[in-house]
Amino acid sequence: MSKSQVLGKEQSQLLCSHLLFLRATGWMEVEERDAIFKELHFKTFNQAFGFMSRVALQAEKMNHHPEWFNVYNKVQITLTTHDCGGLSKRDIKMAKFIDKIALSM
Ligand SMILES: C[C@H](O)[C@H](O)[C@H]1CNC2=NC(N)=NC(=O)C2=N1
Repeated sequence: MSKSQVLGKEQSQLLCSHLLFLRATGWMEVEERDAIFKELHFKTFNQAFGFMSRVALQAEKMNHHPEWFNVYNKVQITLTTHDCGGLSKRDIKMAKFIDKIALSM
């Protein structure tokens, strides 16, 4: 790990409080990987794919892309930052965006 990737105390406390918040909304930390995961269920495939389309547009805007898997009305999402091999502010931002869109579907 390079020095620039080591978080200061304040930054890691901030990340920790975001993670606590996200855990309460159904995100979980992936074991043996710096990543977070959530499974979402929709009523129909149309809703699931509509949700994915909205997230995809935001992902392009942010240049930050989810790892995801869809079967019918189920979407499994893993967020991590490949460039730094760990979690970053972008993952937190994306997770919050995903929760907002899922609620609006
Ligand atoms: C070259 C390109 O900008 C990078 O590979 C971007 C694209 N999308 C990305 N998405 C995610 N999740 N992590 C990244 O580090 C990342 N990097």
